[in-house]
Amino acid sequence: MAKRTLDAFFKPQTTTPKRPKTEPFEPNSAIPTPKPNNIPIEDTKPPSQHPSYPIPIAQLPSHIKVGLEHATPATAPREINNQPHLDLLHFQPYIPRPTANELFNFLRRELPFYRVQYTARRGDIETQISTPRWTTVFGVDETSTFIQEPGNNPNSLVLLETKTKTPIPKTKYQCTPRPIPACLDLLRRQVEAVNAAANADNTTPSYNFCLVNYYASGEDSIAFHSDDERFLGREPNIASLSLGGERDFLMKHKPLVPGGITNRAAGGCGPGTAHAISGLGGTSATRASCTVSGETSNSNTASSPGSRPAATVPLQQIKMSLGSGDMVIMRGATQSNWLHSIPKRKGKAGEAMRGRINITFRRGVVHGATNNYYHYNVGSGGMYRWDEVAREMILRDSKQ
Ligand SMILES: O=C(O)CCC(=O)C(=O)O
Ligand SMILES: [Fe+2]
Repeated sequence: MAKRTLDAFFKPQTTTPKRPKTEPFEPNSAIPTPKPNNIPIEDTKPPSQHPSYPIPIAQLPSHIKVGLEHATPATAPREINNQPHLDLLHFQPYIPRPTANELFNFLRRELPFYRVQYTARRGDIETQISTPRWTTVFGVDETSTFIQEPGNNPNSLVLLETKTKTPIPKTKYQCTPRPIPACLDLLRRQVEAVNAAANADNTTPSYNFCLVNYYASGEDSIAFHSDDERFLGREPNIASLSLGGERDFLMKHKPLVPGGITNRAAGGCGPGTAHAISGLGGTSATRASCTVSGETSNSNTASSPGSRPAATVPLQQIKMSLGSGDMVIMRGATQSNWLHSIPKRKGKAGEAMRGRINITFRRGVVHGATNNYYHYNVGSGGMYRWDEVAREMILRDSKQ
């Protein structure tokens, strides 16, 4: 992609977002009623509600919305494609830091979170796994669509078969899919738009899932894995946004076998090359199976010294420090060839203790995506919410 094209689109923002003037009161309210705690009237929009939600989910306060609408992308992205099969865009930041920090506080306070436990089976052996972070998910794969019922109420969404526009059979999903709430849907649409502008081939990704991780401290983590499940289709485009405390994001190439990547391959990482090599990495670790392999490093990822041919490109592990508002878009052959992780961070003080939210936008193409994402990110345990006084997640409902 020509650098000029990117720069032209992502020219630096010169305006700083301002709090909007208070909107007029509703025409039929002759005497404005005072709002508790001086909440501006525009912040009192009704929350997103849906029978699948355990709680109503607040709308973005207008100052955060204005910040997102007027100041993103805050910087032009840096392309990182200097290693085989690697195709990243790094916005540093995508959301200006003050707005990103407010968005972090808002989402931590308003979203339902889960600490999912599940059973993993390897042959005859069953292991109980505790996901080492808080998670939640919204969205549905492309075979189903949330459609607004007649009457224009944005909260009256029904789930229909995408093709036939008929109600989905009761047995289609083992979970109850949740529509992406307005506060995350604005982000989704914006990220799609910047992404389209950055794609040399003018393709517009359209995301139908929003996964959220909350890392409460340096003890919370995600092990090396790749998001290359078949239910995401070929060469998935995944946008990953960081909010709150800074954390390291590590990437390493999947293991190579003799005859793997050569300098020639590195010079032309077209789909053919990528496809040929991706098969050599063995089974990729999914969000579930990576957990089984230890949540710190993945046993199938250590490349033995003898496994590389003499003329290989040196494959370096990548370490990026992701701060509040940063966004990394992983594209092309990245997922089928590279693993990524957020390692634990030692020490009881510092950035990790601020907590960090990660939001990924993805597109699921078959119904297995929906079952998988809800199983591992909502599960069947209790629902927790952030408590501002206790400064921790508190169990609010022992069911989802
Ligand atoms: O927290 C992050 O930056 C990474 C999250 C991630 O890799 C995932 O949810 O699949
Ligand atoms: Fe991931």
